[in-house]
Amino acid sequence: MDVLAVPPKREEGWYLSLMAPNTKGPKFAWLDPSRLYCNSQALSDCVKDLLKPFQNETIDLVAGIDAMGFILGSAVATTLGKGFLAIRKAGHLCVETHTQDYSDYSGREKVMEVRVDVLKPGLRVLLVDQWIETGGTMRAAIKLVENQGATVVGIAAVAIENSEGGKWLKENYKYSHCIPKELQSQIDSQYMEFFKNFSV
Ligand SMILES: O=P(O)(O)OC[C@H]1O[C@H](OP(=O)(O)OP(=O)(O)O)[C@H](O)[C@@H]1O
Ligand SMILES: Nc1ncnc2[nH]cnc12
Repeated sequence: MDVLAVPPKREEGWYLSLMAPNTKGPKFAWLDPSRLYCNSQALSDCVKDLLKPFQNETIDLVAGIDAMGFILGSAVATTLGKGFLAIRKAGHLCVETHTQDYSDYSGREKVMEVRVDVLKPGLRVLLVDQWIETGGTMRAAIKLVENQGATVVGIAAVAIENSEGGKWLKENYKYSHCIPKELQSQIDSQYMEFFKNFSV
């Protein structure tokens, strides 16, 4: 599919087939959703889908996780008319931060951080990331928000895999993702049928 094309009828999750499969091997995530952000209709439909379950919620601030969560998170924030807070991989912020250790799908030990001067008790935060695989990254971000007394209204990502950590997040937080029910098993087996026909 032409990356900028918009189909005449936009079925649920139509834009997911714009995602590109991993061609570089096991050190990398198994697919790259970022290609769908190149299509403005796809990005806007994706953001709308992510916001649907939160229509009746009060959200004061959107927080996005470094790095790809910044793109989706800021699109969500702009659509909502709210501000955006960057939760960063450690080592970049030149201001005082709180830090949180975690590990993710790569199995590596990592640290993320957030500035200390924004989150406070009573603030209602929607957390956005590109993808949830083991859930380690999202769980660390939740801790950073909650440890400062702010409330996590919910979590949003293009996909939430039904890993142990993904299921835990879904059981404990309000959530949204973009995967139609009939495609969730492909997400969980980390192989999408459209990969067969994928061409650049
Ligand atoms: O559920 P988990 O197993 O913790 O993995 C999810 C995280 O991994 C990916 O980011 P990645 O660290 O690959 O970095 P990027 O956003 O900089 O591409 C993804 O966007 C999440 O942030
Ligand atoms: N972008 C991504 N695609 C697939 N699996 C992932 N795991 C973490 N990030 C991922």
